[in-house]
Amino acid sequence: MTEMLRSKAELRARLAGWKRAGETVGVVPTMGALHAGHLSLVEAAKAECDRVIVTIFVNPKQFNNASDLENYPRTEHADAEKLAPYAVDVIYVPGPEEIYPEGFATSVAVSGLTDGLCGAFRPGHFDGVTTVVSKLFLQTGADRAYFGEKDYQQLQVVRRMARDLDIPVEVIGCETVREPDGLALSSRNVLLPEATRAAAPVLNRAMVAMAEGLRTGADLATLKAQAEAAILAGGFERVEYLELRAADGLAPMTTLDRPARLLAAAWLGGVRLIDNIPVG
Ligand SMILES: Nc1ncnc2c1ncn2[C@@H]1O[C@H](COP(=O)(O)OP(=O)(O)OP(=O)(O)O)[C@@H](O)[C@H]1O
Ligand SMILES: CC(C)(CO)[C@@H](O)C(=O)[O-]
Ligand code: BAL
Repeated sequence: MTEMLRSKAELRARLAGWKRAGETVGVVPTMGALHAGHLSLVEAAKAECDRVIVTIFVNPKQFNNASDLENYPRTEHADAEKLAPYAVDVIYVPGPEEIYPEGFATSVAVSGLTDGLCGAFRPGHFDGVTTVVSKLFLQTGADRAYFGEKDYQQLQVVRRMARDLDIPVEVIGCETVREPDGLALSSRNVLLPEATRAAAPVLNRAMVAMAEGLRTGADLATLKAQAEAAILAGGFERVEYLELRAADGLAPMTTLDRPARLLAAAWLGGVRLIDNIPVG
C-alpha cells in the first residue's frame, strides 16, 4: 500500500530526494471520498510526472455551511484501497495543524473570477479554496497540478491564483467523468436520497438540450427558461444558477462569438449538484 504521510516535515524529506534527482512532481488535490473522477486525475498525473502525490484534506475554510462540512463523506481507508492500483508515491493526509497552525492569519483571495456562479452562492468558499491550494502547492513543490473540469470555476480561479502569485506550477484541467446516464461524478452524490437518484441526470440532460439550442441560434433567455422548467419538472427543488460564460475568463455571454461554457448549480434531495459543459 502507498505510504501515507501526515506531516509536512515528512513530506519535505521525501521531496528533497526527488528534487535532487531532477524528478518532476505532480499533485492531485482532493478532499477524499475518492471516485473515478479523482482517479482520472491520478491517471493523468501518473502519465506525465515522475512522482505523484495525492492530497486528502477536508478543508474547513471552504465550507460556507456547517452541516455540509459535518456531512461531507470521509472514507480514508477506502480511499487508500482505491489508490493502491495506481501506485502513487505518497498520499498526503495533513492534520489540520499542518495546514492551519495556531495563529494562522493569512488568506489568499482571487477577485473578479470568484464574484458570480458558485462564488455568489457560497460566500468565502473560493477564498478557502485558494488559501488551501496555495499551501498545498507550496508544501508539495509540485511542477504540475491536476484539477477536474467538473469544478470549472475552481479550475479557472486556481490557475489565476498560481499565475498571479508566480507559483511555478502548471495547472492542468481534466475532463469531467460521468455516470452512464450523464450525471457528473461527485463525492456528494452518495448523499443523494435513493428516491432522487433517478432524477439527477435531468440537470445534465437539460444543459445538453440548451447547448444544442444555442448552437442552432435559438434565443438564450427562452432556452434558459425551458431548461430551468425541465430541471424543476424533473424533481429538482431549486436552480441556483444556469449561465452561459466565456470558457476562458468566465465573462457573461449572450451570443456564441467565442468558446463558451454552460454552467449550473441546482438542488436535488437537499444536495447541491453542479455541472458544466462546453458550448460552441
Ligand atoms: N466527475 C469528475 N470528473 C473529473 N474530475 C473530478 C470529478 N469530480 C471531482 N473531480 C475533481 O477532483 C478534485 C477533487 O475534488 P473533490 O474532492 O472536491 O471531489 P468532488 O467529487 O468534486 O466532491 P464535491 O462533492 O466536493 O464536489 C477536483 O479537482 C475536482 O474537480
Ligand atoms: C481543490 C480542493 C481539494 C481544495 O480543498 C477542493 O476544492 C476540491 O476537492 O475540489
Ligand atoms: N469540489 C469542490 C469542493 C467543494 O465543493 O467544496
